[in-house]
Amino acid sequence: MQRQLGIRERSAPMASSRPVARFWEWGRNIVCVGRNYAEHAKEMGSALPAQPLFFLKPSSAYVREGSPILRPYYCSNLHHEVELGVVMGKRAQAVSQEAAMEHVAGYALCLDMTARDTQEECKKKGLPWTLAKGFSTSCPVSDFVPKNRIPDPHKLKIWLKVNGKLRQEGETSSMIFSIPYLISYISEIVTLEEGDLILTGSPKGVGSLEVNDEIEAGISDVLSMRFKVAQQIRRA
Ligand SMILES: O=C(O)/C=C/C(=O)CC(=O)C(=O)O
Ligand SMILES: [Mg+2]
Repeated sequence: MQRQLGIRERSAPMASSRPVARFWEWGRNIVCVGRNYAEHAKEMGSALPAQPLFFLKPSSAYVREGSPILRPYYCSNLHHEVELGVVMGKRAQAVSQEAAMEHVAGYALCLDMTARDTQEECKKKGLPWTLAKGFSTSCPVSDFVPKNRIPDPHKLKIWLKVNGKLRQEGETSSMIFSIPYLISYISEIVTLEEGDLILTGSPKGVGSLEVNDEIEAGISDVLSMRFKVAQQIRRA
């Protein structure tokens, strides 16, 4: 009879043959950090976190260029949040800050699409943010950028335009909690697997989107991506 395995003993997965460059196709976890830029916390009227605040999106939240971002039927204030994504290259369970970057495969540009009116309601009622942050298409994602193309992820400029007008421009050096700190902190609570994605939080300038708006977002000197907003049609 097979004996029961403890959590630590289960942490030696078979080597994956899947290319991490297509992580969004794997059905991997999406971990989102919130209030990681002081000016964004301020514009939301929120206190600065003493420790990272994080929440999850389902893997069905991924959407790629060529497909629209859908405004949920229950939302009348859809917001953009441009964020640097960190793609895990190997399992991380309670890793130290010093070892954290060895677990990173690369980066991606992500949008943490937010039904802001729903989030306000959830905050008032003390409810989880799933309806506000986890709906289908709430995680537009760029191509994968291998780690060797970005020597220092804390020296990047990320930006977002709506219909050609600049809305967000942030320096990743302004994050409250660094990437090694986030990986170390999160991995002690949620084991991170190969292909998992961490959204590192939004800089200031989040704002409303209308149906048919065109979003363009980028990491300066690295990549850019475009998405269009459409309305979710309620079928049920
Ligand atoms: O503080 C709030 O009301 C809202 C915060 C967020 O939506 C958190 C994020 O997703 C973020 O900071 O990126
Ligand atoms: Mg966010």
